[in-house]
Amino acid sequence: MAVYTHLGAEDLAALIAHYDVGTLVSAKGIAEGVSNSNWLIETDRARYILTMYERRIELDDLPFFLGLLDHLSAAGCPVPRTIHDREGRGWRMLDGKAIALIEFLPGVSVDHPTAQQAHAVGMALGQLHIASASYRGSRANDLRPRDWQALFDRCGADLARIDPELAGLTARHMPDLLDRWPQGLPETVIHADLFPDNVLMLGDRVGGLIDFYFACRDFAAYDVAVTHAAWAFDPTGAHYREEIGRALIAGYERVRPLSEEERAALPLLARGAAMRFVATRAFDWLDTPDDALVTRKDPMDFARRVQFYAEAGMAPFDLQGRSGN
Ligand SMILES: Nc1ncnc2c1ncn2[C@@H]1O[C@H](COP(=O)(O)OP(=O)(O)O)[C@@H](O)[C@H]1O
Ligand SMILES: N[C@@H](CCOP(=O)(O)O)C(=O)O
Repeated sequence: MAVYTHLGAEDLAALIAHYDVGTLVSAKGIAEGVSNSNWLIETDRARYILTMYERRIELDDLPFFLGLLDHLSAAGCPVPRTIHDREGRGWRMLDGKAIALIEFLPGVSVDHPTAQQAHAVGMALGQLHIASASYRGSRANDLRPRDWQALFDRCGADLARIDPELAGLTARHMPDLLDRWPQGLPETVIHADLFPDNVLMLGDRVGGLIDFYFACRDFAAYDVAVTHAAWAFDPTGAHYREEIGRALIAGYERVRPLSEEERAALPLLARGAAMRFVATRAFDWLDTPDDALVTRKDPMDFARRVQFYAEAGMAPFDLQGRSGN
């Protein structure tokens, strides 16, 4: 569920009146999502998404996130614009929480992507990386290898409560990831969480890229690795879907070819990308009460991906992956 706060019809109508978007016709809470409360707002002119920021987001980062949406949208990326209020503000406070009104984009998130869809997502990611290079906002990545290690340290012996294998997995891979993490690869502003549920598809086309609340400056190739880890497996991470992985990279390279240095770094970056989600999922797993309304995400789905990338080496990213599509 993802409506943590109740907003009555009068609250919503009063809020919408601060924007030049017409009169409120309907508002429905959106069940998808984990971090924020979202409503689908319909006025007599158009549809919008109203987001109330509930957790994880630092208020100081909001101008970076909302400005990025405007920058990417103006550059022609399929990214929703921020709707500014009558005073020109991108966000407002309501009951002590920040809210923003965002353009609604059509499309649905797919659970079982096809190769054509993965190719389109790769192209959209390449386009995003090129467009975001000229964004002037800056936000450092606060989920780099040392931050994953800090999360594991905070989980401590409780990791075993999630799965008896988990502590062994982190002990096997974290030293390598910390010591050998690449340096000096090309950087840009990256999405950093481009999972299938953050892409709205219109058939084989990308209708929208959403949920930029982990966006930050980091290696473009790391974002490719995150997206590969998120898309190219069955949900449990037990089976690699080679045709999806290849199509994704081929789509990306059609727009932004990877350098040899970036390609060579992909196996380690992908192992790290998978470990990043093990770390946040494990921490959230232990931090979320059993009776919470939020569905916990299983860290082991990404632990299997860590193992896959460690064993597969260059194979998922080899030269053949560049041909076709
Ligand atoms: N700009 C948008 N256009 C259309 N639907 C959207 C838009 N933004 C969010 N949504 C819908 O809201 C859901 C939750 O949004 P998301 O930003 O992923 O929330 P969370 O950060 O809580 O995961 C999405 O799965 C999608 O259905
Ligand atoms: N993609 C992450 C979860 C991020 O949460 P979101 O609600 O902000 O999309 C994962 O799968 O662990």
